[in-house]
Amino acid sequence: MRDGTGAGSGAEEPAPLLELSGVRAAYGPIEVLHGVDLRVGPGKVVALLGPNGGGKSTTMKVCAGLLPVTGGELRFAGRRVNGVSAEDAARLGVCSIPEGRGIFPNLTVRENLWVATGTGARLRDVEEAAYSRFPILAERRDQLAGSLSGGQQQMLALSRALGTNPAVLLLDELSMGLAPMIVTQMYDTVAQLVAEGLSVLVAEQFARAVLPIADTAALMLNGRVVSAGAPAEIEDQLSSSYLGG
Ligand SMILES: Nc1ncnc2c1ncn2[C@@H]1O[C@H](COP(=O)(O)OP(=O)(O)OP(=O)(O)O)[C@@H](O)[C@H]1O
Repeated sequence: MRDGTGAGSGAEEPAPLLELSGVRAAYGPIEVLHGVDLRVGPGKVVALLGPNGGGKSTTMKVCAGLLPVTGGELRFAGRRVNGVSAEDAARLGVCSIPEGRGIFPNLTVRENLWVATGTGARLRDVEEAAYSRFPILAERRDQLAGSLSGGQQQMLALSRALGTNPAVLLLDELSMGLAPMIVTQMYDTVAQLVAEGLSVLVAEQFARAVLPIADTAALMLNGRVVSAGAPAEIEDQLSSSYLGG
């Protein structure tokens, strides 16, 4: 994992790696983010929680350079990156696994991993890392990704993202369509990656899955982060309907 902090080694809290200040974004003429404030520190997990339609996925798209910022400021490692393209975001070290995983179902596991080499990684290295983390992917390397189970697809999506050597990983609804036990395994893997230095912003409706590994939780409603703090504090503010069952 690369260290994209660019921060000094002062005693205070290190500078955020990813920072949104008053960020606005729109689909055509309709604004859906109305001034989002969010900070992801180096080696930290921030959980973005809240009900459907609150703006979590849109926030992730903005961070990944997939949707332009129309107001406010998006910063990466202290640098203003408002107009960044998805390719530039990836080069800077921001990598996203979108809702639905974004894998190519008609390509094999190996071919999907090859996609990660577009940012300069060697296929052999990406494969080695993927197969040592998830041995089942080695067994299925020549199988079409669409024939994998949901959990295996998520392992593939994660391996492909890690192949780009990200500093910040954006995870949108990692738990979607997965059995609770697999969700726990996936978040255990994310926790290991964070211990190795990765920073993670994760949007989840299934709050219980992510809160145990989150350093900070942020509650998003109607295009704004209305509350952010320690996971236990934010959990208290969530109605049971936000807790994903
Ligand atoms: N492609 C789009 N075009 C137009 N409006 C959109 C589009 N995607 C999302 N929206 C709208 O933007 C708002 C925020 O949606 P967003 O998907 O970011 O919320 P969310 O919190 O991630 O919810 P979900 O979990 O359902 O994805 C909603 O009102 C939604 O209808």
